[in-house]
Amino acid sequence: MESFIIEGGHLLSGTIIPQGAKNEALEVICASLLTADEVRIGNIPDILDVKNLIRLLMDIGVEVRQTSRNEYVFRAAELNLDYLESPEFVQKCSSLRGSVLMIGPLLARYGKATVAKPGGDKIGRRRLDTHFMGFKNLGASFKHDEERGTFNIHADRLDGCYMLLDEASVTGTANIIMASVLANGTTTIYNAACEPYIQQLCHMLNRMGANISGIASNLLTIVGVKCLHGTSHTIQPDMIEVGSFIGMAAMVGDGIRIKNVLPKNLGIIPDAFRQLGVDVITDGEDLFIPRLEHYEVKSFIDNSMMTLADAPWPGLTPDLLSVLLVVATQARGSVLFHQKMFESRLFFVDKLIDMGANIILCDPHRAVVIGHDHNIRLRAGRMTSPDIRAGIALLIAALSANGTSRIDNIAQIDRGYEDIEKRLNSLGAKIERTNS
Ligand SMILES: CC(=O)N[C@H]1[C@@H](OP(=O)(O)OP(=O)(O)OC[C@H]2O[C@@H](n3ccc(=O)[nH]c3=O)[C@H](O)[C@@H]2O)O[C@H](CO)[C@@H](O)[C@@H]1O
Ligand SMILES: C=C(OP(=O)(O)O)C(=O)O
Repeated sequence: MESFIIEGGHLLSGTIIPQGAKNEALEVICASLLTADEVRIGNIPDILDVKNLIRLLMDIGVEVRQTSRNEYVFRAAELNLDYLESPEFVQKCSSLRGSVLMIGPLLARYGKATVAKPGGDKIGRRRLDTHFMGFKNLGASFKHDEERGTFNIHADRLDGCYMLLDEASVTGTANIIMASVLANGTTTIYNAACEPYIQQLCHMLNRMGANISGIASNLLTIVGVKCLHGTSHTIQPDMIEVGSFIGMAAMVGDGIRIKNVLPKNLGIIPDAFRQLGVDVITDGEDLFIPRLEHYEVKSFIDNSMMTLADAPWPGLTPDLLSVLLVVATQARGSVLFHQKMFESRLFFVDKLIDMGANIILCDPHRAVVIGHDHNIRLRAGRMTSPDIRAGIALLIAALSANGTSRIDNIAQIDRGYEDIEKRLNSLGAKIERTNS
């Protein structure tokens, strides 16, 4: 198991380019299963989750050609669906949340799919009800095989219909869209998730011959078509990585430019950092975060305490609350974090408290941070990364801390951040990867 050794206290400066978005990559790579033609995808991030998904697609018979470091061509001409019955498939799915995104396309094209309880972060229950309700609405039936720990889904035909989702699930919406594009008739999905990942997936599917309207809203209309053809697609910059770099720049930056971020696609992410007093300057397609000696938490108009809470898009993504929370530990003022979506994503604050942060964990969903205003530095420590975003948040805390820290289980960080230590070291960080 690999670890990072981080020498804290070095200021970082220079320019950093965000990778392609992990969550978009997982969706659009699975969408290549919807056609026998070639699908070329560019700006694929070189991260563990994506590599594992690509291996899984190869295992079921997808021909994969890597044309450059971040570009691949996929051709799902002949698939070996028997592999879905194997123990290896079950084992691989269980380590990868994105594996669930294979169900929609397989169901649409072959009328059957198997998925093992998918992995991903340990951040609370990750239910799949929305996915299955959607497939059922389209006419599929599913069985839970308790012994194998799999869900087996089957449909002789899929028929479009109106459906109101119980919640705006991101992967659930993506899966139902991919199942509907080849269904008979028209599917209407209300309370659909509309993150940039979903918008990108819909645009790609339309270029493949699908007929999807309402893109970027929570009401999607999908007129089924007979078949889809190949296309080329480029993945957008990862807004969660951009947010992570804003947080890093606020804590340890001496002037950091984040290049080509597509600012209009970041939604309210920059504003969430501005609420903590961080100066986020938009400069064309880039963001610039100047050095901040101090930053002060804003309050609401009625002077009540600032609260940052997650919400479905275009609300604040839950994936950045951990980073925002670390930034708040050195702000002037106090802020309440309310993590509404996940049950166990705030537990990592224990480690920040050990490092000297002033945090009250009120309950599993809420934490109050009383910032040090840079009067007290965090202390270095030894910690384990419980999930991908807590991992990057702890890395930022360690970069700012006094002394040398160690973060174990960095596979969690590698799931979603490409070459993170090399990229941060080129800005002046001192991070070493070790196996010992
Ligand atoms: C591979 C991928 O794309 N993963 C993302 C995806 O996961 P994923 O698609 O698995 O997450 P969901 O959107 O299904 O739900 C995430 C959590 O939020 C809750 N929930 C969801 C919608 C809602 O309206 N109300 C509500 O409370 C769910 O019950 C669940 O606990 O979306 C999450 C929520 O943005 C992100 O954290 C993950 O990074
Ligand atoms: C929760 C996340 O990922 P996953 O859904 O893959 O577990 C995340 O990217 O923050």
